[in-house]
Amino acid sequence: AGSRSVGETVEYNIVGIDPGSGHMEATAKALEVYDLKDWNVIAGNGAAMTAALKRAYDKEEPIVITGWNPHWKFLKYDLKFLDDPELVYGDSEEIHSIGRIGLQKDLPEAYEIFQRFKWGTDDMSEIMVAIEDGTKPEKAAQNWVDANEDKIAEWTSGVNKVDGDEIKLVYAPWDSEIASHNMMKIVLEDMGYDVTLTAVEPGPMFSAIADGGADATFAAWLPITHKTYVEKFEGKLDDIGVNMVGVRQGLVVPAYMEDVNSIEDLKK
Ligand SMILES: C[SH](C)CC(=O)O
Repeated sequence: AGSRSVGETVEYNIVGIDPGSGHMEATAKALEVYDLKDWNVIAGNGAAMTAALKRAYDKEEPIVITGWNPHWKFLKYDLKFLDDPELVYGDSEEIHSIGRIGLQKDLPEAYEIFQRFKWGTDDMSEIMVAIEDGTKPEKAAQNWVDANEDKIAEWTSGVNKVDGDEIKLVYAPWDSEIASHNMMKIVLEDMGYDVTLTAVEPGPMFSAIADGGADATFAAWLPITHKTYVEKFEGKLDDIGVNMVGVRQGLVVPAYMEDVNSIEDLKK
C-alpha cells in the first residue's frame, strides 16, 4: 500500500487547547480556509496539549498542535510553525495590557506602571522554563524579579508606593500568562498593593474587566488571537498598551516531520 497521508498519520487530529481560546477560533477558521474538511481540533488545555506532544516526540511520531511562542516547548523540543500563506493566524503579534474603564482614575500608580510595563520573550521564557522544570510559579517569578530590578525600575521609578490598595488581576492559565501574572503580582505587592490573582477561562478574562469585576490583565494577544473578545467588549475595555512584541501563534509540528512545512501540506 502507498504511504499514508499526513492526516492518516495523526488520525486527522490537531491537538488544541482550551475551547474559548483564540487558538481554537483561529484553528477552526484555518480548517475552513485551507479546506481541511476531514480534520478536527481536539479541545483540551495547555497541559494536555504538551503531554500529547511529549508522548509523540519521545517516540518520534507525527503530531500537529496549536502552538504559540514564547513557550517553553520551543526550548525543549525541535519544533516549527507551519507556514500560513493565508495569514489565518496573522504573523507577528503583540501582547497588550488591558484595564477596566476608570482604572487610571482609581489606581493611578498601578496604571502608570502598566503603561510602562514592557518585557521581552526571553524574560517571559526564563520564568516559564523554570516553572516547567518544577519551580513553583511564585518562586520562579520572585527569582526573575530579584534578578531584574533594573528592568522593573523602568516601570516603577518615580511612582509613589501605595498603602494596601486592592487590585484584581485576571488571566487565562496559559504557561506564558502564568509567568507574566505571577511576576506582575510581585511587582505590584512591592509597590504596596494587595493583589488578587485569579485564573479564569479566556472569555471571563475579558468580561470580568468589561463589567468592572476585575481591574486588569496582561494577556490580550492582538491583533488576531483575541480580536473577537476585544471587539465584543468594544468601549468597555481600556487598552493600556503593549507589554510584549514578537509573539506568534499557529499550527506547530516537530521538525522531524520534514515533509510538512505549510498548513497546505496537511492535505498531502
Ligand atoms: C497564549 S494562547 C496564543 C492564547 C489563546 O490562544 O487565546
